[in-house]
Amino acid sequence: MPSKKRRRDERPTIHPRNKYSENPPDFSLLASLYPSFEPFVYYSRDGRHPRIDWTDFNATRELTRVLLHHDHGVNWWIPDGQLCPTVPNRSNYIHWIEDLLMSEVIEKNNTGGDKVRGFDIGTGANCIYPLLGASLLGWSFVGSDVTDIALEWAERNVKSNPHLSELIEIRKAGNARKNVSKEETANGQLATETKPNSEEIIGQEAESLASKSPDVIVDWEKDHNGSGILLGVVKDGEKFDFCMCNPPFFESIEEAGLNPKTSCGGTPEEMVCPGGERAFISQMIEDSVGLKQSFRWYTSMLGRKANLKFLVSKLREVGVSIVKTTEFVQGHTSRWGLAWSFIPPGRKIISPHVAEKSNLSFMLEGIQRQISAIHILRSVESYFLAAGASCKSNSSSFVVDITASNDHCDAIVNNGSVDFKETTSCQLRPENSKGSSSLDELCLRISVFQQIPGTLLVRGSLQNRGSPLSGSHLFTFYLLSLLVDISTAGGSTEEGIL
Ligand SMILES: C[S@@+](CC[C@H](N)C(=O)[O-])C[C@H]1O[C@@H](n2cnc3c(N)ncnc32)[C@H](O)[C@@H]1O
Repeated sequence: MPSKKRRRDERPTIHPRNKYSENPPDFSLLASLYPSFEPFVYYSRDGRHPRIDWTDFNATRELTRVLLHHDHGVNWWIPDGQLCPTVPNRSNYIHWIEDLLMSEVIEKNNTGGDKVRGFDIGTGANCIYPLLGASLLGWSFVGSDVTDIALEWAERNVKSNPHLSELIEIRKAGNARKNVSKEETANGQLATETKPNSEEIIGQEAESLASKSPDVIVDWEKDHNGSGILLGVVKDGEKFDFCMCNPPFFESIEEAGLNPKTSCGGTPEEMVCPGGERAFISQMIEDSVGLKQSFRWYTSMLGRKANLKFLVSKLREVGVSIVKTTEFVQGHTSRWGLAWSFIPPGRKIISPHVAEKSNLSFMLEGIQRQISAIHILRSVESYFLAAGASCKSNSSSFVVDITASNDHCDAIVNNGSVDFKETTSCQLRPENSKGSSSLDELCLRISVFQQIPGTLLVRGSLQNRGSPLSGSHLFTFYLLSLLVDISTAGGSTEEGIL
């Protein structure tokens, strides 16, 4: 029992700066302030717990409307059936981007001044990210989309908020799709003005998704011939601090399925694309290679953790300088965030004066709670053993002693998965050339200390005291990169510097 509890407590939670982290929406209060919301609120038998029916699209949409109005001063609406965002959940992504922008891991300010400029890929009819980012943090946005209905309603939502409209531009991406015809929508969700009860809605949604799939796929393919997701949409010379994206997660209508516990709407155009989020984000990555430093951070949300690993290796292949990942948790829903950049790291991971000593320490932060010191120790040990070095570990003191010849060091250096050219800006590259160690044998002690769950301190101490350090600089630098690499490759690092 206790272990179960621990695991639950250790799950990532709502972002601490999220308005709703301490104070979840108060349905009772909102019902008293907004008569239009009142009919959707019902109470438990003891009358103490106000609830809404999450399977009723009208209820979830009205909740979003009143939350945006009450807590953010935003006027908002979407037509029936369009994807209805949950405000606390979408706020988490905004705050994660805020964290990325504040972090010193890459240089500050792409666009100049203190003003932050973002790009929301697939802003949807709901235009939620630009509206939240502008109202919460004063950011300006370009929001793109491909469907007429999304473009029309995103514009409407912007115009309904004159205090924010200067900050948000809606832009057509690719070849905007035709609107789905009236016949097509007769039994479906799009443009349906009146709606029966929630069970029928769910049934209809399944039907309408299924009946529209071939068209959607053909349209999507048309959109993507000749025009990228960012390429061709971002104008020449434009600079942004970040892009964000809640992509169509699903590969097929069947996979989209339906969540019987909620009804947040969502048309096939919003939810599905060939290849699903993996293909969509792969295309974003390809576009980012063309646009490189036009954005400080490229980011996307993912619905499936399994896709993270594939996309992180794709990012490595294209030579990004940094990858970060995170988990967004809201209630029972988990989503993942992936961020990358082509800007060289601005922060020194290790200061030069430390590199001159025989000790090197660094923190592995933000790793999954279940990854412990012993996991990292074993990864290090097996890595060095694979290179032919000899290792002696002591798992009670979390130490491994490594003895490696110059040949072993060279083997590790040559097999290192870190691109030297890309990482020179870390200022860790020693003066001497690759692999030229002046030591016959390198004796290194690696110690791993658990700080708090999710943070490990790794220390490498050179045991050949008094020996020239040039080769070991190189070696320890590689060790540093490899350690992070090892954890990331195992899918275990939530955040990492490649
Ligand atoms: C899951 S919805 C996200 C809507 C909104 N951002 C949200 O979080 O609720 C995905 C959106 O991406 C749009 N989309 C699909 N392909 C696109 C492309 N190539 N460029 C821009 N938007 C696209 C869809 O029309 C849809 O509105």
